[in-house]
Amino acid sequence: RLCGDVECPRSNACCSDAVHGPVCYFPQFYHCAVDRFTPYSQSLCARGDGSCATVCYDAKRYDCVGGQIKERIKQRSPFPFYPFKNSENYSPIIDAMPSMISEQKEMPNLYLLTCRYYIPQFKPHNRATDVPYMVKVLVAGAAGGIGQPLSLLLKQNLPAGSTLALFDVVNVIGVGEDLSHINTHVKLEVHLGDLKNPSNTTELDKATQNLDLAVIPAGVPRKPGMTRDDLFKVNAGIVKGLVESIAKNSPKALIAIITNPVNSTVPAAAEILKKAGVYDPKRLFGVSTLDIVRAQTFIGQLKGQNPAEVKVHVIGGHSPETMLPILSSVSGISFSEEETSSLSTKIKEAGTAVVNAKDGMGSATLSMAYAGARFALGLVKALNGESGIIEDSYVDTSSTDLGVSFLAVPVEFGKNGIEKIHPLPQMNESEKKQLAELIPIVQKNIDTGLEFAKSA
Ligand SMILES: NC(=O)C1=CN([C@@H]2O[C@H](COP(=O)(O)OP(=O)(O)OC[C@H]3O[C@@H](n4cnc5c(N)ncnc54)[C@H](O)[C@@H]3O)[C@@H](O)[C@H]2O)C=CC1
Ligand SMILES: O=C([O-])CC(=O)C(=O)O
Repeated sequence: RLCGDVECPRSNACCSDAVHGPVCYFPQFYHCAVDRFTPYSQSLCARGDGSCATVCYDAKRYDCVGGQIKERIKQRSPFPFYPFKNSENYSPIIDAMPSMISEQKEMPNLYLLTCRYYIPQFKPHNRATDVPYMVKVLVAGAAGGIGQPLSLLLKQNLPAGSTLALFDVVNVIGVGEDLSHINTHVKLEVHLGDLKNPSNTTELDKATQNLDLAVIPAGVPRKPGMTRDDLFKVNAGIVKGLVESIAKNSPKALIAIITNPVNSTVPAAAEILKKAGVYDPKRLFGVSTLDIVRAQTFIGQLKGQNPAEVKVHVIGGHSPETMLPILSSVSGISFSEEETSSLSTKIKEAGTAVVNAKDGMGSATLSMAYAGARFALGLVKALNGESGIIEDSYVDTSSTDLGVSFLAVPVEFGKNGIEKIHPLPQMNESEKKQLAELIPIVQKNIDTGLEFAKSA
């Protein structure tokens, strides 16, 4: 369809943006918001955001009042003319009579005149050929405890027109049939591998054709009493077969490895890609997002804050001995020594807590699927040109001066995978000491991965 003088791709819609003119956009991430202030005007905003005098704003936190974006008051109002409501999201602006609004304006501390400007960061995609709007994503291990809910989240949230390829060596046909009834515009490809004869890679090779991203949660999970390292022998072999096929059929694909022990499976995958002559350190990731998700949750619970808004880094590796939550630089929150110690332990041991609670029936699956989807969808957004997406991830750090070749560090995503490895967050003396102590342990885990891949 024509949008101004360009033709939008099939999966796009067209918005007559008041500032940029007609632009093709991606309905999965954006919407054409009717302006709250300027009649008949529209702005291309992130989904869920409103438009106020042509500026996009977070409609959950702000209101458009008289053409200005004003923070909504969440607490009970101290002013007698507002009827008290018990709802947390109660906004006096919504209920106030227009005549009251001018009175409110004169109370200087009542509203913070802040707003989020999407427009300066937003790059309008007004050429149909600019960006790969549709992607092909593989979930390898799609019938497993993580694979199933992860595939569900991707079926629900991938850009319209995308393809989700499911691969497993058991049960995947049923999982695919089930997911295929979900009414999203995401095509499914379902491939059942040959469990009895792993050297028969016919289905795997079909699954790994034309990939933009491969997410790998294939492999065995822990049982109580095991460490993640105990999984290496079995899981390294599984990762090897998958990565070899990806290297052969989609050498430019991004690869996100969930399979444990991440500290070793990722360096092993790097070596396998090197052997295949296609290794690009910018395209390989170990997924440690669950550590950040947990840190956000536990901090939010402790401090009575919305976990989704807690800004915290967890660097190092994905095991209790190598994981380092940086609690000294959580923005706007401080912790006592006792809180720091108990929170750090809780974050580091969270995986084991789930393993013990599941009592032999596996490890974290639902929270991992959530974290894996956040990570994968972040990469997909970056592939589609969105900037400023940063996650801590276990990646090749040999180009940095960290003195170790893999580490979980803050990584900014881009069109080619890693756009930039950011400097480590500010650390206090204790955290710096812990970092120095964990690096040799990570190095040992890396060596395990490299040795396996070299001799395999
Ligand atoms: N990075 C992280 O933060 C986390 C990592 N994990 C790890 O994720 C992995 C998967 O965990 P779950 O989903 O709970 O295990 P699961 O046993 O429920 O599922 C694993 C799936 O992998 C499949 N699989 C096995 N060999 C395969 C092959 N060659 N090709 C394709 N699929 C294959 C199995 O058939 C199964 O369906 C484990 O190694 C676990 O330790 C789990 C939680 C968090
Ligand atoms: O603990 C495990 O084995 C699974 C895992 O990595 C986690 O939940 O963080």
